[in-house]
Amino acid sequence: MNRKQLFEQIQNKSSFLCVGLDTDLSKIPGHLLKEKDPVFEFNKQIIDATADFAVSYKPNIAFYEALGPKGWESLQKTLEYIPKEIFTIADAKRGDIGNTSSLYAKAFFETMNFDSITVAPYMGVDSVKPFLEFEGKWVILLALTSNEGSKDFQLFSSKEGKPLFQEVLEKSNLWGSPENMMYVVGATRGEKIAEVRKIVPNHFFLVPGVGAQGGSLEEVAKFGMNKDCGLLVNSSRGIIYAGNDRNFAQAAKGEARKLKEEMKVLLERYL
Ligand SMILES: O=c1ccn([C@@H]2O[C@H](COP(=O)(O)O)[C@@H](O)[C@H]2O)c(=O)[nH]1
Repeated sequence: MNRKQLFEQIQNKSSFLCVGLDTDLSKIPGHLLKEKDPVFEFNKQIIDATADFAVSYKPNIAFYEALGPKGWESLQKTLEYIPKEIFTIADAKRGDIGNTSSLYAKAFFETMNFDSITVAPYMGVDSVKPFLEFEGKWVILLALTSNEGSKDFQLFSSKEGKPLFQEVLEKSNLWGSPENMMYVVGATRGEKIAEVRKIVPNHFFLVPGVGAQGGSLEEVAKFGMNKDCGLLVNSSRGIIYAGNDRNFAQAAKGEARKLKEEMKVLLERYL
């Protein structure tokens, strides 16, 4: 999917919501556990309930890898079930020496048909470039993450006073373009989002951290929105575990709709 198609979908749905499919067998409603593939059954009902409000789905690969071959099968079925016009993100945080990155890219872009993958920048240009060689696919590079530990390295300033996240943005935005690269910027980082936006005015941001992690959607839009919206805001637990009985999908729908309504107002205000 290209940038124009993504923006069209945001406009059509008045939403920049990404639903995180962090599906955990210990958290899904008990009645699903007797299904042949409980993870897929859960995801299927979540997708049916939220697809009108979401422009993107983000399965976090850890939740599937942890289940071995059955988990990979549930992931593949989930990916195939997501409506074609909706942007898919493999939240896998990969990145290795070049020839290994090429195979990670092949795994997620060819063997599976994800639109994008999250990649860690720590190993530098040759670990990221192989992902950028796939036409129509996207790298989503970790820039300023939502977790407490992001202070350890990302906010750490060199002697020249420049924090590492700034170095990452300034260097990496020359590796790709706003047509094939996005950045992960945590919703919990408030005004720092404005600093990131100044360095990369045209790139899309994948923004995790609203909902369960307490980030503010309002601040994300105020500091991060650009002329093409430029935001995909993710919520995982806040949506998919909104309920845990037989009505879980209805509860998820309610939460997704609530976020979408807030996004509609923010789009009207800032776009
Ligand atoms: O900086 C980051 C990068 C990735 N994540 C991932 O996003 C979701 C957030 O889940 P919630 O339940 O909405 O908190 C999860 O898959 C994380 O691994 C992140 O939170 N922060």
